[in-house]
Amino acid sequence: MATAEEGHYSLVPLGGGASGTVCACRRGSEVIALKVFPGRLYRRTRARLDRELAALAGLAEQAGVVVPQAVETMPDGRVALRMELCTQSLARVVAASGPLTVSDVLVLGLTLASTLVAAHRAGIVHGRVTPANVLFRASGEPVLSDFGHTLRDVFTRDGDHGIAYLAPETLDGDAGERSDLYGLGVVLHTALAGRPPFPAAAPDVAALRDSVRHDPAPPVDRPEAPIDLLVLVDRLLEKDPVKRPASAEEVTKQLIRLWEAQEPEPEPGPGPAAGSRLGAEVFAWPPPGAGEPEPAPRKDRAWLLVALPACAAILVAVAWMLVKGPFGVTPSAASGTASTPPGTVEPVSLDLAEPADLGTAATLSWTGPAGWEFAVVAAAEAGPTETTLVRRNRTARVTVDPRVKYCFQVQATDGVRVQVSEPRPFRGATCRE
Ligand SMILES: Nc1ncnc2c1ncn2[C@@H]1O[C@H](COP(=O)(O)OP(=O)(O)OP(=O)(O)O)[C@@H](O)[C@H]1O
Repeated sequence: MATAEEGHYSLVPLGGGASGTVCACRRGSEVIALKVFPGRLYRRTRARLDRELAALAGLAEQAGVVVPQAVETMPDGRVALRMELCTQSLARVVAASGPLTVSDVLVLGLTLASTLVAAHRAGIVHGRVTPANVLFRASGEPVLSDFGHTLRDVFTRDGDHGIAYLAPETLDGDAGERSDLYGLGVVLHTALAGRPPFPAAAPDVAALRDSVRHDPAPPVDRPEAPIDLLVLVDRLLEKDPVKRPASAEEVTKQLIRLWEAQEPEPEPGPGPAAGSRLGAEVFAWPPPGAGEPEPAPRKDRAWLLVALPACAAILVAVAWMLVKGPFGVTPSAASGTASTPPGTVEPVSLDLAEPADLGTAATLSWTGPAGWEFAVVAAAEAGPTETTLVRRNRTARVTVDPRVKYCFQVQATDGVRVQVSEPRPFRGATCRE
C-alpha cells in the first residue's frame, strides 16, 4: 500500500476509475477523499464544473449522496475534487463477504431509488450507477457517489472501464433517467447474487460489450427472495429502456410494497453500536483495504449486519414520505393530521411559519424535533403535488409558478413516527384543515 506525501498531504490510493484516481487524504487531523484527475482545469471547464457543483450541492440537501465539497489543485497542478471519505463500496463489501440479506437489499434499493427520484426531479442523470459508486458512510447509510459529467467528459482515459455495469444505450453514448434505473438493477443484482450480471474483468472487451448489449442477465438464485423483487431486478436490467420501469418513483413504490410485505425479522441480539466498527475504520490511518486491487477476503461482515439495518427505519420512512400520497395537501383537500408508515403517532411539535413569496420561489422555515428528517409538500391549486426531501434542514426554497396559489406542508419522520404540520396557505389558497 503506497502512502505518498504530496505537499502537506498524506495520500493513500483507493482505486482508479475511467477518469481519475481516488485517494484517502490526511491533512493534520482532517481525513477526506480526493478524486485526482490527470490534468489541469481550464477556465471554461471550470465555469461548467462550478454550475454542476452548485446543482449537486442542492441535491445533497435532499438525498443520500456524496458530492464534491470543493475543487482543489494538487501541488503539480492537477485538478482534484474533495469529498467526504466513506468506509467502503458495495463492490468491495460483496466481493469480500458475499451477497446481502434480502432485507438489506430492500433497504439499499429503497435508498438508491429515492435518491434517483430526487436527482431526476432536479434534472440530474447520474450516468454510472455501479456497485463501486455505492458507498457506505460510517453510520452504515448507503450513499450514491460520483455524480457529475464535466470532469468525466474532459479526462476520460479508459473508455472501457466499468462497461460491464453500463446500460446498453450508455455504451452508445446515450444515458438518460432509465439508464440510471438499469444501473440500479446492476447494483441490486450484484447485492443479491454476490456478483454483477456481467463479469467486470472480462479479457475480451468486444465480447463483453456484445454480452451487455444482447445477453440476458443470469438468473439470481435466492429462493428466499420474493419473486416480485427478482422480477423487478430483471425489469430494471431490460436491454430496451422502454421496457424498464417508467421512473425511479415507480421503483420506489414497488420496493416499499415489498418492504411492507416482509415477514418480521427476529429482534437483533445485543451487538456493537451501529456503525461503530465502520467509524473506527474511517478514522484509522491508512484506511484498511486502501490500494488493494482486489478486496481481501473478510469473513466478518458483522458491521453491515448491524449498521445497515440500524439505518433501515429512517431510510424506509424517508422513501415512504417521498412517494406515498396520503399526506399530500391540495388547496381544497389537506390531511392536516399525523400519520405513520409502520409505527404509532406521538404528536411532536412541528410548526411551519408563514411562507415568504419571492415570485418564482417561496422560502419556508419550520421548527421541529431534533434529529428528524423532513420533507416539504407543495400542492399547486388545480395542479400537481410535489414532495421534496430536505433531510435535516429547517428551511427550504421551493420553486413556484408566480401565477398559482399553493398549500405547503412539512412532514417529519424519525423512522418510526411521521408527523405532518398544519398546511400553510400561500397567496390566499384555501387549504383544508
Ligand atoms: N468518497 C469516497 N470514499 C471512499 N471510497 C471512494 C470514494 N469515492 C470513490 N471511492 C472508491 O474509489 C475507487 C475509485 O473510484 P472512481 O470513482 O475513480 O472509479 P470507479 O467508481 O471504479 O469508476 P467510475 O470512473 O466509473 O466512477 C472505487 O473503488 C470507489 O468505490
